[in-house]
Amino acid sequence: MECLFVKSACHGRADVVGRGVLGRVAYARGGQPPTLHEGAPRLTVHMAGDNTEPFTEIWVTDRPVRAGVEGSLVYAEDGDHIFCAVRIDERGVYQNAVQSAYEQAFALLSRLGYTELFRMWNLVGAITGDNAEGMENYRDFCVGRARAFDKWPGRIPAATGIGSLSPGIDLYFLATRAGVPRHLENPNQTPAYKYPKQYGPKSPSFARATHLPAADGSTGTVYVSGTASIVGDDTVHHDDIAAQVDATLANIEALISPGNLREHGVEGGYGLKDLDSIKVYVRDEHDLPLVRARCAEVFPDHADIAYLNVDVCRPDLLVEIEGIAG
Ligand SMILES: C=C(O[C@@H]1C=C(C(=O)O)C=C[C@H]1O)C(=O)O
Repeated sequence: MECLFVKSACHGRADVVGRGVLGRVAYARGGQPPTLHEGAPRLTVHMAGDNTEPFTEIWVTDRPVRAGVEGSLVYAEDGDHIFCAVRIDERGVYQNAVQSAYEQAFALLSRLGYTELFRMWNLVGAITGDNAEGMENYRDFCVGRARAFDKWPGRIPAATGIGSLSPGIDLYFLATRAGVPRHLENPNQTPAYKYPKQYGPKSPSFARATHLPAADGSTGTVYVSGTASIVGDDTVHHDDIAAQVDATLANIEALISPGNLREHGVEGGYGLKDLDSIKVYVRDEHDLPLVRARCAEVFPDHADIAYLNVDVCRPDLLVEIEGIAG
C-alpha cells in the first residue's frame, strides 16, 4: 500500500494508473460525505481555501480490492490493509456520535480481521470553537473517542486531530492484518493519552507515531502523527511561527531517530529527508510563506507535500506537521 497526492482532479498520474485504490480523500473547497466512487471509497473534506491548493490523497495497492458500505461507513480492503471513512454531521454535542462512529469502525475492522489499527485522521469543524454546552469541540470529540477506545482491545495508534473549514467531523482510518505495528512515543513529549486534565476531561487517544514492519526485513514504515510545538505537555514558543516550526521539526526528528526507534524495539531509523506524504497545517494565512520556505529546505524535493490553512487543536498552536517515513 502506498500514499500519493494528486494535485488536481487529474487521474493521469503514472503511478496511480492501473493500480487498485483503497481510498481517496479529496482535500477540497467544500465537503461531501464518503461514498463509493469508481469502485473505491471517496471522502471530500473542506480543508482547502483560497490560498492553498486542493489535492487528493490516494491510497493505492497492487493487490485486488474489495469495497463496501456498512451503515455510514465506506471501506475498501485488499487482504493486507483496509481503508474506512465516515462523516459525522453537525450537531450540538459530538461525543455520543463520535463514540458510535468509532465503535462501528472497530466492529467492521474486527469482523473483517483487520485488528491492527495503525493510523487515523480526525478532521473537526470549528475545532477550537464551543459546542452547544460550552465545551470546546475538540475536547467534546476527545471524550467520545476515549470512550470508544476504553472498550477496544487493541492499542491506540498514530493520529491527526485537526481543524476543517465546515461544521461536522470527518474520520478516516487505516488498519492491517499483515504484521504487528509498534506505537511510538516521543522522549520529549508527554504521551497525549496522559495529558493532564487542564486540556480536557478525557486525554486525546493517540500515539506519536506507528511503525509497520516491512515484508523484506528492512526498517519498515513510520506513520508520524500530527506533530506540533509541544514539549512535555506545554505549547512552546507562543506567537513565534519560526520557532514553532523548528520545535515541530525537532519533535519529528527525535521521534523517528534511530535512538528512539531502538527504544521501541525497531532497528534502523529515519531523518526529515526520509519523510513523504507530508501535510503541513498552518493556522494563520500570513504565516504560509515562512512555513513553505522552511519546509522546502528540510524536506526532500521529491516528497509529496501539501499545505492547509486550518485551525490546530489548541488555540496557541500555529503549525502542525505529519508525514510518513520509509
Ligand atoms: C498536536 C497535537 O495533537 C493533535 C491531535 C491529535 C488527535 O487528537 O488525534 C493527533 C495529533 C495532532 O493532530 C498534540 O497534542 O501534540
